[in-house]
Amino acid sequence: MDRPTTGGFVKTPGWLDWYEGPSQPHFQLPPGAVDAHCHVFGPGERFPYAPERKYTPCDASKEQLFALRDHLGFARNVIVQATCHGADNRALVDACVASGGRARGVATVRRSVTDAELQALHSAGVRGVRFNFVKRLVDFTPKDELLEIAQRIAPLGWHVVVYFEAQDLPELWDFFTALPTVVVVDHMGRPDVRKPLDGPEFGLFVRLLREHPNIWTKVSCPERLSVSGPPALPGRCGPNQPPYADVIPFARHLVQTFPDRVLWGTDWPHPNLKDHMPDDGLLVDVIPHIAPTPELQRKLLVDNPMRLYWPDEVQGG
Ligand SMILES: O=C(O)c1cc(C(=O)O)oc(=O)c1
Repeated sequence: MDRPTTGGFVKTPGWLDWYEGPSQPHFQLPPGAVDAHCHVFGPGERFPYAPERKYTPCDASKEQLFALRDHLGFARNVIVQATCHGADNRALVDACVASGGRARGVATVRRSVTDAELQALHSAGVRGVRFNFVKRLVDFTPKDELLEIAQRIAPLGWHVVVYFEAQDLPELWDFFTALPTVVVVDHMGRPDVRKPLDGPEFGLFVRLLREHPNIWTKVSCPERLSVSGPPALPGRCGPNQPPYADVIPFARHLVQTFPDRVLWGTDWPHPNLKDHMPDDGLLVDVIPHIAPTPELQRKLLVDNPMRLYWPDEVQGG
């Protein structure tokens, strides 16, 4: 089905719509599992896309996100502000409020944000801000502006989520390591999985986490990073034939080395994929291949996201 975008917007040519009717995963998620990276898009007629956006998606509403959550067996979501909404967090806030406490948010704010606006975001469930360094997604923001924002959100107990490409890490290293909060790196810092796991590029990323205990990462988006595939498509892959075999060693290495600082998310509705749209049920079936024991699975899917996003509900938190 061709999914619409409403509000008079026109989808980016070649846009792939999110997959309708995901399969039931074989892997049973532990009780209380959190999908810690997903987005809402619009709907455009209610929450217009930002003028400065680099793409126009099909709509992906909160109701559709919550239906996916229930279908896959997740208890909660962390909704991350998508770049197509710029620093207008209304769709994100609306979804967090409507979730009845079952969703937290990561917002995008500018230096001009007021303390009252930050408080309102906190009341809605926002617990972090996202800094994006991927050039195809955003225009450049000066680092002193970002540092100022990080210093303002730190007293709220929030953290910073960063998205960048592996080749840019050397240049960003000093900035990331100067941040005063927990820092969560999206999608494993986008490694080039054709390069060796023990080579210098991924080695630098592992060193970043090893030397900085405040830095976490999401072991998400094999569908973006894979070169070999096979993609998670209906009728393909089973519990013993995981999709995205070339990404699994990288994710598993991070889960096993930093079991208390990893998160997992679907990345639904999967913006900007070019060659296929994954079946989210099959994406869930990748989890036991990257977190092979029940203890690692519980940390990845429950304990870690709860500590970061719902600390009040964690015993001793
Ligand atoms: O790689 C991407 O295109 C992408 C885009 C966005 C966004 O537009 O916010 O978020 C993601 O997590 C990944």
